[in-house]
Amino acid sequence: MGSLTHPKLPVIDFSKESLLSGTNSWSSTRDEVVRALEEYGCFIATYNKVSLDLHNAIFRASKELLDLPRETKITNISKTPSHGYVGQEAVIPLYEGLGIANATTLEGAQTFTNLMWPLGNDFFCETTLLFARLLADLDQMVMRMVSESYGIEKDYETLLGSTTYLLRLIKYRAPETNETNLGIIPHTDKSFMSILHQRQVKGLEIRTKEGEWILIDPSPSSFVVMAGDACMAWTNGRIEPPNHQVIMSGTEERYSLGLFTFIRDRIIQIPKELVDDEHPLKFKAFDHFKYIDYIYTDEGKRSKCPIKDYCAI
Ligand SMILES: O=C(O)CCC(=O)C(=O)O
Ligand SMILES: [Fe+2]
Repeated sequence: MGSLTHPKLPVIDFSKESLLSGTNSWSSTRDEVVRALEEYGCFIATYNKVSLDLHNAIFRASKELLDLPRETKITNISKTPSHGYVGQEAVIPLYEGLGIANATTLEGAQTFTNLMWPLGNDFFCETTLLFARLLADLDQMVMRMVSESYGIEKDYETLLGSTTYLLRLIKYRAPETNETNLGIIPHTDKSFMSILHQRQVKGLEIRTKEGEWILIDPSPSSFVVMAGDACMAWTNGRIEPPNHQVIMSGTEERYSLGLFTFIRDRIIQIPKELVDDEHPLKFKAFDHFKYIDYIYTDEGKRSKCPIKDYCAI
């Protein structure tokens, strides 16, 4: 996989019509997915259910949102740290983003839309809802493959019933002279899984386990499927979330989107199938949203690996 000089992420095709559970095409894709996640913590999915029209529409919707006055955008407040409006932060001055909670539900999409546009914005509401739902389908296909491969389908079914999706719409402005070009600092996602999508301007870099940064090429049908911290604990350490960052270059602003999976109102138990003599239990059962709260405590902020400090054994 990849040459020594220029590592590349595995590209996995999710556009095949034949990708149905139980077929050969499903099981070979499943094996590729698990291999990629174990080796890189992520991969590129090509997924043409998101059409070029929808790709263009979602970024038009995103620009409409981020072009709203700041007074409006800051009303996107969330009880969960970093799930609402984030902008003009000292460490990441180029970054601005808003989060749509429960983005795959009509209620979630409408609540957010009405907050931003009290007179309504059907285009925004319909576009974000469709986009979030198609990416959630991709997420669930990937997770079904992972759980099938590990023999933990039952565990996944229970989590699936408690899954909630956050859609973040993000814009990075170009740096001014003498300003940092760091769009987002190196981090792992606090989600269970994340799916990232970007418009033509590059900037997203993902680190391999060997410590090399891979620059991700944008394409309308490419999506980065990435494990978050919660997935590492759930898989008893088999899948590790990759470090990633955004570095801005040039003078063009950059738009990106992320669909983040979280588990609400259910304690995440490490499946017993993943624990044996060779793989002793590494993580305690935990509550995903309590973990998010922990990250923003003084102790969590100081931690180099909060998921380990929070619930590793
Ligand atoms: O903008 C991107 O491509 C990545 C964003 C990201 O890593 C995040 O929001 O966690
Ligand atoms: Fe991230």
